[in-house]
Amino acid sequence: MCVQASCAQFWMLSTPHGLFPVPLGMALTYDPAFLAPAATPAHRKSVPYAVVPPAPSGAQTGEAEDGGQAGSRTLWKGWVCTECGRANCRYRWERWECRACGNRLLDAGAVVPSLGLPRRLDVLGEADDCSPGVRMTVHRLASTPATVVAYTLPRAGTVYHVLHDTAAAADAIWEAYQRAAADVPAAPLFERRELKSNTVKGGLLSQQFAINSGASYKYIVETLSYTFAESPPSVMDALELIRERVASVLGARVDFNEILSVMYREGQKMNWHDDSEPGLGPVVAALSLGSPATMSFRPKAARKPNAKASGASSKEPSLRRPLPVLNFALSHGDVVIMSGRAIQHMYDHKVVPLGLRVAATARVIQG
Ligand SMILES: O=C(O)CCC(=O)C(=O)O
Ligand SMILES: [Fe+2]
Repeated sequence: MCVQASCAQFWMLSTPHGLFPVPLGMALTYDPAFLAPAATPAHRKSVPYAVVPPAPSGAQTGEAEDGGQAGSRTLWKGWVCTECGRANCRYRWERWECRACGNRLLDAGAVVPSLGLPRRLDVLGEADDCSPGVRMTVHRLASTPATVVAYTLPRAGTVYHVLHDTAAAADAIWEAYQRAAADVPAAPLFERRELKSNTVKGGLLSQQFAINSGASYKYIVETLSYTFAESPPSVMDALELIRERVASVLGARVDFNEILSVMYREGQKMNWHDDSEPGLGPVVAALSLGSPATMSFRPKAARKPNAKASGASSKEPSLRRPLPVLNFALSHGDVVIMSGRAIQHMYDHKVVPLGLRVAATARVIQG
């Protein structure tokens, strides 16, 4: 909603189904802090501004300059080392670290309980844009009181969205992930690593912080990999929960031998990709923890014909990226199961979280 009269969202509520006028009789609470004047940050009081941005103020206190919390954008921006002056990306979850001189600033982020995170109205995970070609069925699991929404992607397979019945198990795993990540471990755990497809000069890091456990998974980023025995307990608890859910939905146990745990801070997302690693089994299943997220699927773009031979320009409509055929909302404790190898060959998926979030995705990878 926006209070600027010239804005298209003026007194409109932003919902998963689009913008809607505020219904008559709906109670709105005015928060005086909204209009309270904010102090100009010290480093912006006089021009010319310093080229070097101020050192991250979230360090040591857990409070970012913009009032951001543990997941805030401010807390994953890079920094200029206070010792040697070298610019660095934020590549470790629990601290700023200088690759040049090893100087470190700890990020004393507190564990955020799931109740302190943004919530979505459509917690039931309804599809908000499901193309007519995608069949949707809903059923209840007999073994556990969970609702399953199944979306059939034509000729590719089925995406099952298992809605959480209770958040208790998810709460414990969510908090354990955050403790493991913030624990200043001897060996690095959650890191942003270089993207393989990078075409810019110098390294380009993946947005999210991740660790891989079990068989190595190297498709897009060569993520730090540990054996199951070396991995934090939260990883194994997530894997067990995923195994249980998959067995209840598919009626057969899948022996996942790899799990990728990804931590997203505010503003981070995972853009369009597929999960096709050579030797990948037909079932990929992911547990969502923390802030809600939107997951989308779209058919892969047809291969570009030889542009010179056909005289085609990349702006021609037939070569534009296909639109998503399915979007749904993932909430804390939900599990998504992609069943069917062809899903990874025929569709891309992306996930856009609303804030601080963890996703643990399990796969079977033959070595
Ligand atoms: O964040 C998610 O829920 C899914 C992440 C994902 O697609 C992946 O790790 O390949
Ligand atoms: Fe994926």
